[in-house]
Amino acid sequence: ITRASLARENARGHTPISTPTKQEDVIDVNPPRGTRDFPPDEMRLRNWLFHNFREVSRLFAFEEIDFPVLESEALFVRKAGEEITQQLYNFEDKGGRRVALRPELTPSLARLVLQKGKALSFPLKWFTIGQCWRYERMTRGRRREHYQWNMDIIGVPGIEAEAELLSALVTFFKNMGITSNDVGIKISNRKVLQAVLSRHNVPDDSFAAVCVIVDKIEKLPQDEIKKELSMLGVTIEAVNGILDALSIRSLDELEDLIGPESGAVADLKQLLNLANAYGYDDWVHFDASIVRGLAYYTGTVFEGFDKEGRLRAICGGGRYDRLLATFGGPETPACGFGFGDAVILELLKEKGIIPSLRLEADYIVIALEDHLRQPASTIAARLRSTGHVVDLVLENKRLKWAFRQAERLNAKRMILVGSSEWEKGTVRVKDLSSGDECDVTLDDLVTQQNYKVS
Ligand SMILES: CC(=O)Nc1cnc2ccccc2c1
Repeated sequence: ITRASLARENARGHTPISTPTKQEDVIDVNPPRGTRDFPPDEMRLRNWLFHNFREVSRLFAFEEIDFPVLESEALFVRKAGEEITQQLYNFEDKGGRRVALRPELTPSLARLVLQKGKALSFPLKWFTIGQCWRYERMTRGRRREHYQWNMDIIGVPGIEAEAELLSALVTFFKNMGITSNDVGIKISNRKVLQAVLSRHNVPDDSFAAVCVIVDKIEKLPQDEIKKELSMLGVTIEAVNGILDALSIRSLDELEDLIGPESGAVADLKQLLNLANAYGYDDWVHFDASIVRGLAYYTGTVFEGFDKEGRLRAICGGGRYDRLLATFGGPETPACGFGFGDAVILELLKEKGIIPSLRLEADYIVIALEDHLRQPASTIAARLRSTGHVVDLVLENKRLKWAFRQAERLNAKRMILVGSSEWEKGTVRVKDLSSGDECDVTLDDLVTQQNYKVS
């Protein structure tokens, strides 16, 4: 690098600034209400989170699947009064079809299982990460979309499936640096509620709707709950029976209440034994108040929560043995969970365990003169072909700009292509942490041999 070339570089000055055009009306640059953009910093965080979701799914030998965000509306039409179906982001398309942006992933998974039918070898262990949508009045200012990680096991009737899914959840939390002091997983079984309702002669076909209401028990005042339940024909005795059942504290107490017929107590005991065998028993607890709000759960239900009690549920899931049958398929045992992208990030931020995700570049390559642009491109291509991350400066930039760019990219080295060096077949390599530099031939540079820049 000669003083002259540096002077020429400085003389080059800034890149030409285009004269401002007549300002058209600028479009609204914000995304639609309730939705998010993911500029680079947010996208790095999202990719880090999804990478961790994927890593656990891979560790458990689950296969990734995907399906359209747009589905037939019919997939989500349910009469149980769930918020998720009452806020369906649905519309009629130009072909007159009733369609919806999916509010959840499980119905699509069920549809795919039925579509593939006999061609599948059960049990299936499938996972997906997908964006889900809801349309609610913006008065509540809540988001209208979020991403959900789902893992599902289709075709295993035994509680071993639930134990495996809970192990995946705990593995994820541990990989994040979350401990069983931070997060717990409450487990119950909807057969508790079913037993109480049948004892009080509540008709079976209001079971799902009752579950949806009871799931709101900690969010709504009790008289509101009682009102909604009585509208379903649930007598006040039944309501009191439900409240008693939800406050049961132990499996033995549960056995006294509902007896062994339903198998719920045996399943929960077996689940806790398996939890112990997997080594995550300190993460899971029986909690009869857990119902979950989805209509199609029939048996085990579970929910991950933060022990400081400040956040909404982190994740949740359960057994849905009837869902495929309601879509016209064969009775197919199934269970799975959903894990949203919002609460977990709030928890990680609260715990201060969000990693600093940096841009990482190995090299920044800059041609110091216009006629050296081609060699600079050759150098970048050669380095990239050996897997190095290279930021090639594409315009006439001053060195000062290049050093700042190198900092932004956390580049390890800068390659300056100058005419005097290039005439000798070399380029200048500068180590950006030590400042040391040396001239290297292109071949040595690419093979990283025969030279050492600190
Ligand atoms: C905290 C958050 O964003 N929740 C959220 C956001 N969007 C959704 C969209 C569909 C279903 C559930 C949703 C839940």
